[in-house]
Amino acid sequence: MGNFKKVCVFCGSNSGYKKIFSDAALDLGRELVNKKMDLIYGGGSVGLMGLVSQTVYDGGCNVLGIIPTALVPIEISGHAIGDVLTVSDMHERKAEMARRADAFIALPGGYGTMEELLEIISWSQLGIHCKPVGLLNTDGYYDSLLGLFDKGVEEGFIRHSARNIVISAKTALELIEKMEAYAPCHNQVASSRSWNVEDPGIANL
Ligand SMILES: C/C(=C\CNc1ncnc2c1ncn2[C@@H]1O[C@H](COP(=O)(O)O)[C@@H](O)[C@H]1O)CO
Repeated sequence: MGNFKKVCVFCGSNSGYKKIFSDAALDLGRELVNKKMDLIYGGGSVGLMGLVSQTVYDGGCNVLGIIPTALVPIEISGHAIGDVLTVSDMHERKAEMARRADAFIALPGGYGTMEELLEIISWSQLGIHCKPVGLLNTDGYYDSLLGLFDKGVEEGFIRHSARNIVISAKTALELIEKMEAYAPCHNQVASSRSWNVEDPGIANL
């Protein structure tokens, strides 16, 4: 059973139309503070990213934003909260996030969030990492995506055991507790391979 300290949060650069999404971001921030966890995120203060990062920062935990140079201008991403690591591009950002974090949580978001989530799931499936991946399914936002994953298993495209990589819950507290009970690497065929997120060779995958 894994305990984790540094959590990378993927979430919308917009806040969504419903208040429940902003509330979920604030709630996740508070739960991270309660558990004295540090935040790694996409940098900037726009959308749900700003709400989570400000809450964790105000709660006295460490916040690290990892942001590509192209997104640094304030008019694009707002003011960064906490420490900032500027990287050259999106690929370097995701490699840094994956290397530095002990666990990953996706809040509701758009293509950027979904892409970050899917990549970290597929890296887990490949045995590149074995860190918990959580999906905060606020207001059933991710019901269709979870249904698609089930369809992938049903149709023979996703291994049944790999379906368990994604841990989902409707509240932040429930999600973090489920993730803390996650047994790392129990579901991976590739864990004996030499790939890992410390290895720059990951870029060649
Ligand atoms: C173009 C817009 C905002 C750009 N600002 C961003 N600043 C920092 N990080 C970002 C930004 N946009 C996307 N990201 C990353 O992707 C995820 C959010 O993308 P989504 O499409 O909004 O879900 C987030 O986790 C960041 O890592 C105005 O929309």
